[in-house]
Amino acid sequence: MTGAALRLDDVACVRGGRMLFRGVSLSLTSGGGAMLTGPNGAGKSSLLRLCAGLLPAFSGSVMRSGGVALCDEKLALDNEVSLHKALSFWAAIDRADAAQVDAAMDAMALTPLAEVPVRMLSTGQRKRAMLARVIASGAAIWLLDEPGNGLDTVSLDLLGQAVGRHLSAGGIVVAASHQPLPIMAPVTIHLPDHQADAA
Ligand SMILES: Nc1ncnc2c1ncn2[C@@H]1O[C@H](COP(=O)(O)OP(=O)(O)OP(=O)(O)O)[C@@H](O)[C@H]1O
Repeated sequence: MTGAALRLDDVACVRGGRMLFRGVSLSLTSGGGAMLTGPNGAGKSSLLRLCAGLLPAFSGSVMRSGGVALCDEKLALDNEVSLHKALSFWAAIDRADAAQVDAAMDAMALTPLAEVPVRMLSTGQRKRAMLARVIASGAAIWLLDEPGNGLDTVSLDLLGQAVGRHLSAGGIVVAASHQPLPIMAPVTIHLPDHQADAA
């Protein structure tokens, strides 16, 4: 993953005709992590989508080097098949091999649930499955939207370990969260409440 990079230069974001934020800059290279904080509606998810290339910047520029995996509130796993099959489907699209799926399931303590249909997973198990999809993808840039939501203490620790390994391997992680996460992220971007700003 050497050579991974994510750079935002003076980025502004407008949604629904409203300026959510402006002047956001960020420069991450291999092994770099950032946390996004801010109140509900400040634009954390929007900033992650902008980093993923799913949302255009109103102004400024976004540059990525390396594959991107986004974990947001959408399950993005087939409810009707087993967890292992659902993760393998995405791994094939990401050109990841079976060993990467097995390792990702192991990282999120999902191996005992491999044959359980996705629809039967609990909230926290689903979140772990979504994180396993990101881990299995082999993408250099992880964009995690509230990755700790629904996770118990043990699973939060697994998340922290997975992020730590990814950074050590030269990956990049940007995580948005309201709660403290066991994640080493030297950079914090706090998005202000734009309604308070406007007042
Ligand atoms: N598709 C859309 N069209 C128009 N406005 C949108 C759209 N999606 C989100 N917004 C608005 O953009 C603002 C920022 O939303 P966003 O989800 O990025 O905030 P957030 O900081 O992640 O919030 P939360 O902490 O609640 O997850 C909100 O006011 C929201 O209503």
